[in-house]
Amino acid sequence: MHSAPPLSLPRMATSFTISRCSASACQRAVVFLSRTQRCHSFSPRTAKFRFLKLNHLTRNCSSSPKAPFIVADDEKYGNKQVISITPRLYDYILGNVREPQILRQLREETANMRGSQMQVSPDQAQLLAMLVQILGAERCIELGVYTGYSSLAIALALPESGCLVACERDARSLEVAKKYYALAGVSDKIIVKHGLAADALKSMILNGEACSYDFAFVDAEKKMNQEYFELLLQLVRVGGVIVIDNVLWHGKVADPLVNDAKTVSIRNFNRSLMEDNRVSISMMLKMLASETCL
Ligand SMILES: C[S@@+](CC[C@H](N)C(=O)[O-])C[C@H]1O[C@@H](n2cnc3c(N)ncnc32)[C@H](O)[C@@H]1O
Repeated sequence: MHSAPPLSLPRMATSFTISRCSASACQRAVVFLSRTQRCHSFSPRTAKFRFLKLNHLTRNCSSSPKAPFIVADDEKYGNKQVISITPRLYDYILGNVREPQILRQLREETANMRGSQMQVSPDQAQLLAMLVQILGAERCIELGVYTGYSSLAIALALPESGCLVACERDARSLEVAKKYYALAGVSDKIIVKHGLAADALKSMILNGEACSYDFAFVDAEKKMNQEYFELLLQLVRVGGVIVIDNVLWHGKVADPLVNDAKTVSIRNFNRSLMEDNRVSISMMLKMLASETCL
């Protein structure tokens, strides 16, 4: 048994913060949006707004990769303390994920492919699947399929009558995805749209599908997030959920010295969501062990 960490894990899962102290892990983040208003009537008065965040973080970094350590104290928000996720702790989290065999097989095949670090992690996929189940979602959208790990997790969580529109521009990775959809017996639930994600969303709107989706997962071109979001707001019903990946962009959004185009666009997008009273929002930290990240 490991000795007890100073803070419990759920606290990590419900707040967002950035730890740049851990040596061999990178931060991934998702933001959850919940549609709170009817299509075409965006009155600020009826919007609900919920956003949990930690500010004024006092860094207290340790160099030990072995144990969780406190990386921030926050006096302004009730003296909450934030722990780092070390490789050992992350390993523990992964050891508590119920990853279906078929997803594991796909992950292992993808591990040798270019871009495998882009794949969502098993714990993240499990969260997506659980959200789909909690929502009772029948109709879902994914932008950015790659080899299909997250889309397969979503499809497996859907009922037989459910459907997932999976949008991806890269034909080669789609071939792997389709192979696994077939192996998992979920091909009938997945409509693959090969091409640019924004074009697929626009054609779905033109096709009269507005307000007919329950859930969307956005993991494609980061600079397009604002446009994806506006299109998805038309497609996802009131009370539906939109999950957007990588909103912390490896922690770069919080570093004023980092101003490359992608970071700035994600930062601006996050800011605009914060001010957007058409949706309820919640930002959370996710981890992904990866050699290629910070
Ligand atoms: C981060 S990966 C997606 C990972 C996937 N969600 C998973 O768990 O395996 C991003 C994917 O988005 C695709 N992509 C990037 N820009 C796109 C666009 N404009 N339209 C459609 N797909 C795009 C890339 O080809 C890549 O496969």
